[in-house]
Amino acid sequence: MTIASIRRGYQVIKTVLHYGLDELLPSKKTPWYFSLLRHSFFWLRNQHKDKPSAQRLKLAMQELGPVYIKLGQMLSTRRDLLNDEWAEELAMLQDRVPPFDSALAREAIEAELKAPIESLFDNFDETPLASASISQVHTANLKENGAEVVLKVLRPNVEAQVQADLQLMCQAASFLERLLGEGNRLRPAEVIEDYRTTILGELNLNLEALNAIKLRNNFLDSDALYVPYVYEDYCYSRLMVMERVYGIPVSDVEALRAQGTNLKLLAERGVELFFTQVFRDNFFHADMHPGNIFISREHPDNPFYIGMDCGIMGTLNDVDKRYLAENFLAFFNRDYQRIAQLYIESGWVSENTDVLAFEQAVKVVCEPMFNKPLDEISFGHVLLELFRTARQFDIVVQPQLVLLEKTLLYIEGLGRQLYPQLDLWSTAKPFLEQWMSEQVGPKAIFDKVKMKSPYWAEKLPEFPELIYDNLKVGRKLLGTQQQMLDKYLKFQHKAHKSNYFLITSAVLLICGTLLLNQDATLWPSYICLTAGIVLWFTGWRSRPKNRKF
Ligand SMILES: Nc1ncnc2c1ncn2[C@@H]1O[C@H](COP(=O)(O)OP(=O)(O)OP(=O)(O)O)[C@@H](O)[C@H]1O
Repeated sequence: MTIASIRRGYQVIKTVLHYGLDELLPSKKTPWYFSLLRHSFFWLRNQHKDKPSAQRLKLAMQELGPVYIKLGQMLSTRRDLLNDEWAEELAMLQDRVPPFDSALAREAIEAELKAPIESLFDNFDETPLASASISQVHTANLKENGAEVVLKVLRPNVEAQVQADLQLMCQAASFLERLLGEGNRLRPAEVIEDYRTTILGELNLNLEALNAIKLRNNFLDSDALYVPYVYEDYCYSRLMVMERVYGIPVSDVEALRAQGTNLKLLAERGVELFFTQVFRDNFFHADMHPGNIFISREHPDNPFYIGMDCGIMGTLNDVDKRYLAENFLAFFNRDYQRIAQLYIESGWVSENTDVLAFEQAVKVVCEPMFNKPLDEISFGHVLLELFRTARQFDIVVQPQLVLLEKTLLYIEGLGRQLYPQLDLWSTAKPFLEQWMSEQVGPKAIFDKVKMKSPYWAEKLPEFPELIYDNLKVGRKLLGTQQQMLDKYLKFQHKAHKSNYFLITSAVLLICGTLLLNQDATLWPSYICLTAGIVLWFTGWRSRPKNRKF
């Protein structure tokens, strides 16, 4: 443990006690040193008694800085773990972070470029355009073509701060896990591991640049999404340069209304975008929050989204995708048995699950949704409730599905904020049905054969040789098997012969002994005993010795 992490640990403990968060732990189970710690800082303890616990947690996270703010934001999407009050409070966490010194930004940018900013850019603005938890954004013009660009640079020392915070979080999580015991719904170690992957991904701007390029290419011809152009030659692990875009923040519905944006079309395009990213491209933006989505200013009657910050992207494997699509379709056909089967077939819940009990639980979750008008049914909540139910049946938590559920909830919330009457089902159903028919219909088989054909064409010339080799091996194998069979038959034959002699000898010996005890003449008994002994020797000598075939 470094001095920095000890200092940070002290700061965290101070904040936890200051906001009275220690009271949330089960007091009976806490070890003695924890009580000692509580009492040593008694003057600090819970100065915010009057506030509800969810609010106190939010304030503590806000005070602890960007890494905790981001953790809080992520937790707010885990409604399978937190109750609604806590989730809603944490969702209000904003990472409005004061900008860092622009001299430091300049230093960091030049260290990555290995050249002075002025040699590559004009009009570099020392005042940042935006300052977020992980990075700061400055505007400039590219010298080579005059294009307006933004330079996104990581905060100085952010990697070390994140690592120190993560280390502490991991230790606290395993402590909590032990304290709360097995079977607790809140699984701190799992949550922190999930968060760790997310935040470490955001610390590499090279990765973000690659994600942005891929997403841009996927939507090059789209009228629904625009992703700014990335200047790959100017991207490094701590610096990313991309086209500057102008738009209205998606949360500013008033401004969108004022310019006459077609909000119905915009909301429908949001849903369409989600399904296209998940099912067509298998690559979806998983860090959807208002700061990352803007709406075009031009052509308000034909609006499109502008997507930024591709630090966190999600993918699903083909199996998950297929089961997910079938899940949605089964839900809208009210086929609860199919939903339960799908969860088991996909391996999301254990094979040993009681299908009938699970089906009943699924029905309890889904049926009330149908009492609502179709435009109020939330896909995200259905998925969320299904995962919550599956938890009671020991669901294997799939991080990629949690990301998807979070994104879907966001997209729906956004869609309904833009256009409250949005009917998600009629927007999504044709898309899902077409996708399913492409996956399982004759066209899908034809496409798969077509996809494999270059591989088969390449292997075709090797076929005669492969067939010849296989026949040769087969003949050898058959020969070996025949030999083994012969040996086995010989063994069986010998064993039968020996058993026959031994059993007959036993009968003769028993008869000889019985006759010996009779008062009659002795010679028949002698004959039986002698024959018995001779046969016993013969049987013993003829027994098979080698059991290996
Ligand atoms: N290409 C761009 N054109 C115009 N503004 C941009 C561009 N890229 C980023 N910004 C501005 O900078 C802000 C922060 O950018 P970004 O979200 O990429 O940073 P971040 O550190 O990853 O933030 P966070 O992860 O906390 O959302 C955006 O909300 C937007 O206002």
